[in-house]
Amino acid sequence: MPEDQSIAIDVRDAVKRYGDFTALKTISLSILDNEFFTLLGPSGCGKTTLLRMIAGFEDVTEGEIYLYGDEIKNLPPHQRPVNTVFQNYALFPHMTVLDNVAFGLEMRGRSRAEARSRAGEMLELVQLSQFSSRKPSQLSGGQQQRVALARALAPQPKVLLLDEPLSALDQKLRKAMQLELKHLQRETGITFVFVTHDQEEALTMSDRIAVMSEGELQQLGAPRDIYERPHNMFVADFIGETNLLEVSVDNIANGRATCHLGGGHELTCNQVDGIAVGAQVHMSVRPERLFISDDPAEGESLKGRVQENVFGGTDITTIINLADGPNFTVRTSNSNRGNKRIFERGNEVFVNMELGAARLLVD
Ligand SMILES: Nc1ncnc2c1ncn2[C@@H]1O[C@H](COP(=O)(O)OP(=O)(O)OP(=O)(O)O)[C@@H](O)[C@H]1O
Repeated sequence: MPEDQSIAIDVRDAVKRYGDFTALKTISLSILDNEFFTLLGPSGCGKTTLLRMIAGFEDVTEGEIYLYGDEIKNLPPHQRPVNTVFQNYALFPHMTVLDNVAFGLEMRGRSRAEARSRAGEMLELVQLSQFSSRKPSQLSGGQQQRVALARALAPQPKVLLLDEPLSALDQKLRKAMQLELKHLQRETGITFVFVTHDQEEALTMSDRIAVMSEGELQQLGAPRDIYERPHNMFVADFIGETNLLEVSVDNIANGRATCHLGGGHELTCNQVDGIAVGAQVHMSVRPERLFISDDPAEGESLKGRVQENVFGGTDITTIINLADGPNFTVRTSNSNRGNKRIFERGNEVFVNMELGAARLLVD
């Protein structure tokens, strides 16, 4: 965490219970000022609950939440310097786009002229000025979502909470909006706390990601960190695609662990704390960190046979079966094809990886 960035939201040992059910189990995390921070996890892991606690729509059962240094337990939602964009953004159908954005400002006591002028600026920011006199039904889904964003940004919140705001959009629009949102966050400097269950979306947009599962924080870090150095099985499996294979640890030296896979295939993995010789654990290696060749390459090489090739447009996925051992999934980029040989089903090949590409995981 950079030291020169102040903390916008500090969640300290926060617990949330609904009757007997514990939705959040002692979560602690700090969100920095000006950060694009994402809460990522599968449905039901508690991310919306945490967002709603920050917004003030839910009580904190135990622990505290601080907003810019102030404990906010007794602060009602409308007095918190935050605003929320929900999945169902519910614009007022009978109002123009401009009035939709200005309405909240008037409710907050701004004069009509002032509210409309500010609303105009916000529509410019989300590039919708030319549609300001239209009704929401005359806009596309993505444009409506941008109006909702302009409306949420208009009162200049210090923090914008976004609860799966793109999930109603189709894939192409969603991708375009991801880039727009990121751009908007940079331009405004407002702290964004974004909730999603879509790992690709989280990797694309976030400065840092908190990966959650069953009410617990699994890992917090920059996208690259989480992708390249998952701490445990859950994170390795949830973020991106990976080869997750059972191994036995035979030897540990100099930060590396010599392991064997089913069928006796030997492999060197990165050591991690808490794993000892003799342990049966899982290792993870990303499909794009592997490559296939006729002969063993430098680093790690395992002999196998091509079982399947799947063409996926930008890349080719190949399943390699090790003799008496597990399968590996290998991803080969479809770029610069001239230099690459495509191995056919049944070919005897080697699966290769650089030393350090395979990581042991704490289960
Ligand atoms: N008012 C409530 N009463 C009881 N249980 C609740 C209540 N609100 C949420 N829960 C439970 O708390 C857990 C976390 O819910 P939450 O909405 O935070 O999950 P989520 O990670 O945002 O999931 P999704 O992606 O599906 O929205 C779920 O098991 C949910 O059923």
